[in-house]
Amino acid sequence: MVATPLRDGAGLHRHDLLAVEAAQVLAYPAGAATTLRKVAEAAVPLAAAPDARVAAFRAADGGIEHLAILIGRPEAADAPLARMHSECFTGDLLGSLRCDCGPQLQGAIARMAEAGAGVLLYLAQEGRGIGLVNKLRAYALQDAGLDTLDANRALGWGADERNFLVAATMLRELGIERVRLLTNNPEKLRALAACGIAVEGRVEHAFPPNGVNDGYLATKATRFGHLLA
Ligand SMILES: Nc1nc2c(ncn2[C@@H]2O[C@H](COP(=O)(O)OP(=O)(O)OP(=O)(O)O)[C@@H](O)[C@H]2O)c(=O)[nH]1
Ligand SMILES: [Zn+2]
Repeated sequence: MVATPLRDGAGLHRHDLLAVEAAQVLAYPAGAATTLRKVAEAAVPLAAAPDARVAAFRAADGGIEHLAILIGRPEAADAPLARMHSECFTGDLLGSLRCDCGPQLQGAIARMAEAGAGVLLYLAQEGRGIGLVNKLRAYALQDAGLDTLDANRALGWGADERNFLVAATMLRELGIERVRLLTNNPEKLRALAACGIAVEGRVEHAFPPNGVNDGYLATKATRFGHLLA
């Protein structure tokens, strides 16, 4: 991104501030996504997938890092199982019952291990891209009666702020051009295909409601168009 020193303005010190065109700000997410490159890879044996490897990806500007969990050799498979999993501190790490992320994460790894190969992209897109702090604010609004979509909007965000060009670039860097995607979200299928990855099929990835996330899952089906039975 090209930034230029700000011209003199009321009370501003011209050498302290930079001015950036709005168009440059809007173009930044796509620009950063296409520069993602693998910067590290190591074996990380998992209980459910002893042959797993973790690869880390970083953009040219050194921004947010994303991870790929490689099970078996998905690079060598024809249209391997793939999952775009957006980071969820509460669900993935703490086992929160508010969402279905924990079962989806563990379930995807187990399924790939069973299939012999797969790639799970662990995307730094917490809270569907609004971040953990804003997700907690959205949870508070949901406790006051809004659903997950309206809570995002009440905070000034879109329903889903994720950019799946990140995932497409990572797959291409790994040499994976064709996948079978574990998801219930038709937008993920569309977005990945629009970024040039051949989506050869959808593998359903639904887990039963747990008594707390029932309303959240219902909203996914009714307002996000998720393919949940
Ligand atoms: N903003 C917001 N994000 C949430 C909420 N509940 C879960 N998330 C986030 O949603 C993301 C999980 O979405 P995904 O697992 O990719 O699921 P999905 O888009 O519903 O699609 P599939 O699981 O692939 O069917 C994680 O980043 C969670 O932190 C919520 O109420 N509000
Ligand atoms: Zn979650």
